[in-house]
Amino acid sequence: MTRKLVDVAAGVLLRPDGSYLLGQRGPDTVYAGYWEFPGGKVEPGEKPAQALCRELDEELGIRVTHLRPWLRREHLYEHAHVRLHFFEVCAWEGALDDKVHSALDWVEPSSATREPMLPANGPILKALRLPRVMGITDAARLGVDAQLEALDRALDAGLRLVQVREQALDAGARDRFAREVLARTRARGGLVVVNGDIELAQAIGADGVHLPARRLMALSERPAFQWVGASCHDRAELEHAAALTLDYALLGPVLATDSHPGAASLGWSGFSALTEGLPMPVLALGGLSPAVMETARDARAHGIAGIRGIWG
Ligand SMILES: Nc1nc2c([nH]c(=O)n2[C@H]2C[C@H](O)[C@@H](COP(=O)(O)OP(=O)(O)OP(=O)(O)O)O2)c(=O)[nH]1
Repeated sequence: MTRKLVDVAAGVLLRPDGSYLLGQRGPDTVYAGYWEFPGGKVEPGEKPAQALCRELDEELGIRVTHLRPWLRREHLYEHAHVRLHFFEVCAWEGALDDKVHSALDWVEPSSATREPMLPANGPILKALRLPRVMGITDAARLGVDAQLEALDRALDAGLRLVQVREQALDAGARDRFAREVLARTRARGGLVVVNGDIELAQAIGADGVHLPARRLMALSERPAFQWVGASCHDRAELEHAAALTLDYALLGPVLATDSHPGAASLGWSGFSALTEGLPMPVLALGGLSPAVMETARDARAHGIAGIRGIWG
C-alpha cells in the first residue's frame, strides 16, 4: 500500500545539562498517550524550520532563537508515511505554556526515556545517548602507558566514548590494551568501540565496533553489536552507513591534520553540505578539539572525534 508522504518537523529542546523535553500526545490524536518531541506537520509553502518555529509557538508558547538542523528519518505508520525533520532547539524566549500535550517532561539522556514512545523515535533517543566527544587511541605513537594515563585524565575530564584503534600493535598487545581501556572506561560509565577487529570486539565484550571506510563498503549487513559506527569521507560512504542502519559515522578531515598532512580538508561548510538529511549522527574529525564544539554543532555535527585534540 502506498501512503501519502507527510513532512513533520520535530524539536529536541535541549537544556545546558543535556536534558531534553518530551510531550505526551493528547487524547484526540493518533497515538494518543504516546510521548513525542514537540512539533507537527509542515504546511504547504513552509520550510521544516519555519514549521517547527510556528508549532513551538502555537503548542508551547515559545519563540525559538537558536535552531540547528539535525537528523532526518522516514517511518511507515499505518496512518501515514512520515518524513521527520529533527532539529536541536538550543535557545528560546518565553516560559513553556503547553496547550496540546497531556504532560511535559525533561529527560536526562542517560536515564530511561518515557513510555510509550512514538515508534519512529527509538534511533533518535539512541542518538541522544551517543556522547559528544570521541577519543581515538594512539598507543602505537604515545606508548601504552602514556596512552592509558592520557585516557585516565580524559575520563576525569568527562570523556565517555573511546575508539581503540591500534592496528600497529601486535595481536597480544592489542588485546591487553583493549581490555585495559574497556575496564577503565566502563568504570566511568563510558562506551568503547574497537576499530576494524570484530573478533577482538566480541572477545573482550566491547560496546561496539568501528568500521574503517573500506570495511564499511564491503559489508551488506550491520554487524551484531549494540553500537556500530564507521569512518566516512564522502556522501556515498555516509549513505551506505545509513543503509546499514549504523548508529553513527565519523566524517573528515574537517581541518588539515598532522596525521594526514596531504589529505584535502572539507572545512565546516563541506561538512555541513555532506551531512544534510542523514538519519544518524555524525562526529566531525580532523584537527579538532572540544574547544570547537559549538562551531561543529552549528555545522550539523553531533560532536567531535580526535586523537591529538583529545589526548594532548
Ligand atoms: N510531533 C512529533 N511527531 C512525530 C514524532 N515522531 C513521529 O513519528 N511523529 C509522527 C506522528 C504523526 O504521524 C506525525 C505528526 O503528526 P501530528 O498529528 O502530531 O501533527 P500536527 O501537530 O500538525 O497535528 P494536526 O494539526 O494534524 O492535528 O509525526 C515526534 O517526535 N514528534
